[in-house]
Amino acid sequence: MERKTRMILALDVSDREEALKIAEDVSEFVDAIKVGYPLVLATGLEIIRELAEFAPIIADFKVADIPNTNRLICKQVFEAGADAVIVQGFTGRDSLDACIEVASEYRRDVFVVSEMSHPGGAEFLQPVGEAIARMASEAGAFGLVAPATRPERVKKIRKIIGDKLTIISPGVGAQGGRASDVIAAGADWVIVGRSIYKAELPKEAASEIAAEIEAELRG
Ligand SMILES: O=C1C[C@H](C(=O)O)N([C@@H]2O[C@H](COP(=O)(O)O)[C@@H](O)[C@H]2O)C(=O)N1
Repeated sequence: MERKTRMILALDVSDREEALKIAEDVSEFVDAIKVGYPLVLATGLEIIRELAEFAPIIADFKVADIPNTNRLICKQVFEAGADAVIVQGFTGRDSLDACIEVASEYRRDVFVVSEMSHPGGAEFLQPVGEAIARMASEAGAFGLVAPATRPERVKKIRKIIGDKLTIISPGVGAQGGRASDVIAAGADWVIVGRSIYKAELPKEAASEIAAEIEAELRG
């Protein structure tokens, strides 16, 4: 994933035409598009290949099963054309290793959720977030998902993993996080969904957030 705008669009719409239109409109402002269950369950896996015309695709399926099932899921994800997959880390090292093994066969990437951005993310995941980050680093993951709603946590996790892993951070806008804050805290990319795809003018909304990130990076 090339670091240009440092923004990833979370395209959580459930209509194929709407998804393709938004992706086309905002493609100049995003470095990747994150596609999850809302869109795939509504339209089918082929939407991944259609959207790949506009940007690299991160398949957000929060893969969280036993090693063999994780292997089977990741194979389907990469066969569908995704450039990366998001997996949960709480299922442990063997389950994560299975995802990374398949990803390396396809020369694709794995992002591991260290902790989540919503209020419930502080209940069970945050207490083990740092351990998951360490495990992901040791296992050879490409990156981590860490909460833009808690930039202080991103800073702490960045300290643990150094520059070895990429950090992508959801929770900007609709969940209360600020793109500039979490980039300043050490995130490489921000993930933005509703603030873009629910905007009256998604392209303008994406442009504004990209400008905020650029200003932060310029310092
Ligand atoms: O901790 C996490 C993990 C997960 C992820 O990115 O893996 N996400 C996803 O990021 C996007 C935020 O959307 P919006 O809130 O901008 O509309 C949605 O697709 C969420 O499913 C989080 O929001 N927090």
